[in-house]
Amino acid sequence: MSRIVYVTRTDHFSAAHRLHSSALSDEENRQIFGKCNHQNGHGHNYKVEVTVKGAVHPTTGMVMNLVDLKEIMRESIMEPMDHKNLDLDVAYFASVASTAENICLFIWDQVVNRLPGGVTLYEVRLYETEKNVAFYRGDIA
Ligand SMILES: Nc1nc2c(c(=O)[nH]1)N=C([C@H](O)[C@H](O)COP(=O)(O)OP(=O)(O)OP(=O)(O)O)CN2
Ligand SMILES: [Zn+2]
Repeated sequence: MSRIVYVTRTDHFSAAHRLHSSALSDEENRQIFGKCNHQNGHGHNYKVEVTVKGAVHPTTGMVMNLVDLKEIMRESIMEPMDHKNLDLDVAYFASVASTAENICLFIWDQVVNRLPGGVTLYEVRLYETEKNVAFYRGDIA
């Protein structure tokens, strides 16, 4: 039996977006998303925390090398999203609203298959503002 330890890597990225759903009329979009539906969009300085879990390797003392997690996050998060317009530059958001919830799901899908064997993705936590935070732990209703 091995004890399971959780490790988290944090990073930041800046991106523009507009909360808008093509399934709604312009008026419905305005009513639901308010100022966040402004046609010219707005930006956020996002903070993202990726937490993985696993047994501590007896030789390295690591669950995984956080330098490797840093590279996975660079490829999965920074490269596609930093200094981009999420709705225009990230294909995933062409069909879903770029809410904090959906950004969490996008990041989860980007990271989950990049982890080494024996390491499990536990949580993606996204701070859209200091007050608005979403996190996902793989739950399926
Ligand atoms: N469930 C969600 N609701 C909202 C989201 C979201 O991603 N998921 N996003 C937004 C806006 O994009 C953005 O977060 C602005 O929200 P707002 O609360 O106005 O921003 P602040 O926290 O900075 O505003 P305060 O006045 O400081 O509260 C909106 N809703
Ligand atoms: Zn926003």
